[in-house]
Amino acid sequence: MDHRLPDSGDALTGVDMFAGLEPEVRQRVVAAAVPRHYRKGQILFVEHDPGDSLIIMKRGAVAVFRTAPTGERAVLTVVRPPDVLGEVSLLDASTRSASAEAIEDSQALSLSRVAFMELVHSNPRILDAVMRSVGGLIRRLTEQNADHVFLDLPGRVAKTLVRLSGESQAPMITIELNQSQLAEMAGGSRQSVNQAIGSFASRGWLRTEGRRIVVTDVQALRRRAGMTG
Ligand SMILES: Nc1ncnc2c1ncn2[C@@H]1O[C@@H]2COP(=O)(O)O[C@H]2[C@H]1O
Repeated sequence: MDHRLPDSGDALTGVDMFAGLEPEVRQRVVAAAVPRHYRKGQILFVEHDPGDSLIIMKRGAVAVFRTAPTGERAVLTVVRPPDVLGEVSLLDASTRSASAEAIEDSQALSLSRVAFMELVHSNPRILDAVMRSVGGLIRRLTEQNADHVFLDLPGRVAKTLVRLSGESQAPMITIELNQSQLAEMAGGSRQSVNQAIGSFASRGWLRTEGRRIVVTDVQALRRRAGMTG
């Protein structure tokens, strides 16, 4: 049975890496890609698996994480549409640099390394976007390193919440993340992250609702994280 998506270039709408390509080329990408569905909690791949595909997010959310020998997890990022995942091992033809788990029911397109390389050779313009993507990743890593040196834990929790709030200007922003996941992202123990959340809640910057966090004053969180502009 053919599981390929019936639509054409539309499946790549908003995906920076394929923006600006001719419609026929976009159609070729979609035709070469295989749709994937991941249930919440499903592991897409683990660190050191062969890195044989680029995953283009269409719906849902995937957490990228590393696991310590003690079993402790550090969440490096949460990837949502229209972002892609898996570009690192695609570029260095090596193994996965981190593991990935669907944290919501998700849909994606999986493009094999072979198909991606063919595409790059016939459309070198894609390399512009690939370089932007890798540049963006290096920039985020630099920022994360600096945060671990310059920010205390409440500052990192505040910054993580600001980042997860995205560009939203809404007076209330709901983040579907429990406090353990937040601790894994901010790089702290669950207990100290809970304390930071409790202190932000007492100041009216957010409230918790079960497995959600509702941000009510993103500007205050920005200030606590030392973010300007
Ligand atoms: N520190 C990080 N921040 C954001 N994304 C990352 C980070 N490390 C790895 N990734 C992503 O997670 C993917 C894991 O598989 P790859 O190494 O193929 O490609 C990696 C990137 O897409």
